[in-house]
Amino acid sequence: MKKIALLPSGSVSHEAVLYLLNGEPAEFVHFKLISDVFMATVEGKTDYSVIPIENTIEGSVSLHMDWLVNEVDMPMQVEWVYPSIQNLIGNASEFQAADGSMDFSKITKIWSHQVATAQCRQFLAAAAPQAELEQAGSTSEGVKIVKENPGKGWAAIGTALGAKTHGLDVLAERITDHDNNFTRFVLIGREPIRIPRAPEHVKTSILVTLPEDVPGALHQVLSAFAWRRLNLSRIESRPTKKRLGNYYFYIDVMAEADSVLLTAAMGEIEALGCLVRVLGSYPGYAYESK
Ligand SMILES: O=C(O)C(=O)C[C@]1(C(=O)O)C=C[C@@H](O)C=C1
Repeated sequence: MKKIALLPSGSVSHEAVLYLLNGEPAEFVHFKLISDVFMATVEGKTDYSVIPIENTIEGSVSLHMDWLVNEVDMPMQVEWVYPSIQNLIGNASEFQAADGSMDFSKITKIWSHQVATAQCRQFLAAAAPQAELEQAGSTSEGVKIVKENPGKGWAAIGTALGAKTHGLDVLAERITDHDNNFTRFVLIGREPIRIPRAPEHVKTSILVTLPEDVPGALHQVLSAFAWRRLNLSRIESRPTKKRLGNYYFYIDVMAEADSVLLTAAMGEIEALGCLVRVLGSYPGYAYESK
């Protein structure tokens, strides 16, 4: 059975990978920190790691992208999109008003992952402006902290699965400010993984580092894709972390890496003096609500 490393039980990553596998058996190995999730597969303890890389509200999860690029050399094997449905979680008896309704003015602290907190800003400002916001390594870690500290007026933002896992109550459901709040996840690993449904698309992620002081270099790179009518779904610059002002471009191309057109485009870009690194060529799955 495939072993899959991911954030703690009840995290959005956990809900998301259960959705992707759709009943296919797998052994989950949970870690508190995303760096340990990455390293488990790099060190061969697991076959795949679940990495959230992009969110509708927060954009790129830069820390995770940087790990993919700088710290590990492990191909992306599949990407999929999953809605981040966040809830306010706690011990209902701590926040009950005399008439039985929920009194959120009693909340002193709210724990969560910073990306999840950012998705619920308007709700938090309206419902519990007095609450201090505390950062946890994942949404489920926030829920666990609340469970372990009863009677302090603490609450967490997390998934329904997280509330169930830690035996807490959902105080308010679906508190994200925008309904179209999705997160893009990837599985990194040495081998392709079989998913029991047809993919929506195939994508290749590449990193391009431009030669220094060559006028129009980015334009030339983009032309190599444009005249071949290769569709780019994302382009983003990130610092190389080697020298101030040095950036690489992270580019997603809607084609297979070994297709004639993309192979030729990458060859042309290299001939221009750029460095090209393929991070993965993989199937992608859209979210279909059941
Ligand atoms: O904390 C979790 O539950 C995670 O799975 C992590 C993560 C992220 O890092 O982006 C994933 C999706 C959510 O929208 C918020 C947090």
